Amino acid sequence: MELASVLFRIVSAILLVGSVRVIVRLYSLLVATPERQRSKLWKQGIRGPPPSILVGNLLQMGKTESEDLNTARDGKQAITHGCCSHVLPFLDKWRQQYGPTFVFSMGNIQVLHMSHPDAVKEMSAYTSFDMGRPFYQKQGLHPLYGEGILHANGAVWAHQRKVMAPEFYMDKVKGMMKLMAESAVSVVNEWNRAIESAGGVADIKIDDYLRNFSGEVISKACFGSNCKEIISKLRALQEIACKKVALQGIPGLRSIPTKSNREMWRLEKEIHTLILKEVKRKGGADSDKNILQMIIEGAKNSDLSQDEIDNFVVDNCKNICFPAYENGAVPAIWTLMLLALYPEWQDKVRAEVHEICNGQSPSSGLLNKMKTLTMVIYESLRLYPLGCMLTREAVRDTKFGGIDVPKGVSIWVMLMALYEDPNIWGADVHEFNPGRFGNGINGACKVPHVYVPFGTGPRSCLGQHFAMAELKILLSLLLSNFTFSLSPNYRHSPVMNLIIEPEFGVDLLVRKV
Ligand code: HEM
Repeated sequence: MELASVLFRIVSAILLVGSVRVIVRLYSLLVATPERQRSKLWKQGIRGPPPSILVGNLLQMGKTESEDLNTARDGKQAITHGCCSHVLPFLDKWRQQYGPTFVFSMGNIQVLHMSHPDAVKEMSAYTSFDMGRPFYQKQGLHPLYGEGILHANGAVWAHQRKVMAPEFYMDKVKGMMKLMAESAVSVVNEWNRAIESAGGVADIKIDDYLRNFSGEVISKACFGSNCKEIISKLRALQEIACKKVALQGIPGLRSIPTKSNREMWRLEKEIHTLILKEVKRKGGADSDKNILQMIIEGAKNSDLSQDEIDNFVVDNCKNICFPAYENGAVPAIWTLMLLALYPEWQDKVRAEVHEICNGQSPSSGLLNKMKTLTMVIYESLRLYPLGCMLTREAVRDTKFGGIDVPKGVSIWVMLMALYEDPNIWGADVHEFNPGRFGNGINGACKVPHVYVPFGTGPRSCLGQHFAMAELKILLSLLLSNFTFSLSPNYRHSPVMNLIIEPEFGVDLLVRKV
């Protein structure tokens, strides 16, 4: 009896200490740390919308977002190109209220928003590991990206970058152009068939065709063959994961077995198995060196266990395949929408492609000569930027933009706001005018260093040569075969799904040239 009572007391004491620890930890996570971070910024004169306890400004963010989207869903929205006020309206509102630098909260995450040109300059020169990718993004998108290059930080990131960067140098990309052209020809053939069966004019929702194209290209470049299942599961995972990123400031949410979390975990497991199958099947073959083999070699040359090697390979394949799939297709989708809307620019690019290629398949030398196409792509990436902001987190206390940024605070440098600033681009800032890039980026605006479609500094886009070659090959082949105009089915509604995408896709009327 006495023993039982002693045991009871011990267990009660342990439970009490455990509960106190949990409470102290939760208090620090949810209240004390965010308060301390905010007060350090407030002392430096940085203001922002007042946060509510636990949720911060999440409710305001959700409210302004859905109000704005409803207007688009009614089909009343005309085609205007100012994305800023449409995709992130709450930031637009706060910018007007507090200026270019302010702080807001997503749950327990404090975000320092900056939208002045110097912040971009400073980002390009910032090489210390004291800033890295935000932890909340890594958490929210963990099933999609794991510990791969996109969200890794410090020495782990540096090793991954060193392994993979050489695969995307221009001389390697040149070797991939043939497979890019072959996949683009498949799209041309499919659209030719659609036009014939529609009797001369096909009304095509172009999104899936272009995603299949970019998926096929990266799949062949990475695995040596078209692994459609991996790509389609990554897409399904993205659709669930991107809805959850902003909620990462509410601790514990990602571990609750909700329907969507279970679906994410299932997809993550399946993708893991499929990639490891490819590793077994082709990764060992020396004959055709592909990106996968470089990643495997990089993993083996480091001090990792077999499980860690598997994770390194799987995560980094996902980190290459997913951006290449999404980022390869979405700029092409927006560019074709714009060319359909502005036939005079469509004619100019087509004439240039005819003159330069003269029936030949586009090679790297020919692509370099396509100046008008480059101008059109740049203008399209200005109006519909993939990377609408550069995001970082202070891994340690650091100084950025003249501000002492406490450890744990996220920094958003809002490129999109800078791309829509009339003081930088002139009064026609919201118009599609590729001519502004006639003398390159340096001649396009008053502060050219703000235009960084592929990011800037050590963490700039790994695949930028790959992306530009792929875009130019696809667009030049499509334009030399077809003419485009907007379908009456098209509804203009850019939305933020990690990157800015057309909510209802892009419908074009396509005819043979
Ligand atoms: C037009 C298409 C593309 C655009 C506009 C674009 C843009 C960007 C931007 C803005 C960043 C973040 C830079 C920063 O934070 O400073 C980025 C990072 C990255 N991109 Fe791209 N991207 C494109 C295509 C691609 C493709 C095709 C691939 C893969 C083949 C790729 C792979 C990556 C990777 C791995 C990173 C992370 C680099 C790191 O953290 O070290 N991107 N990209």
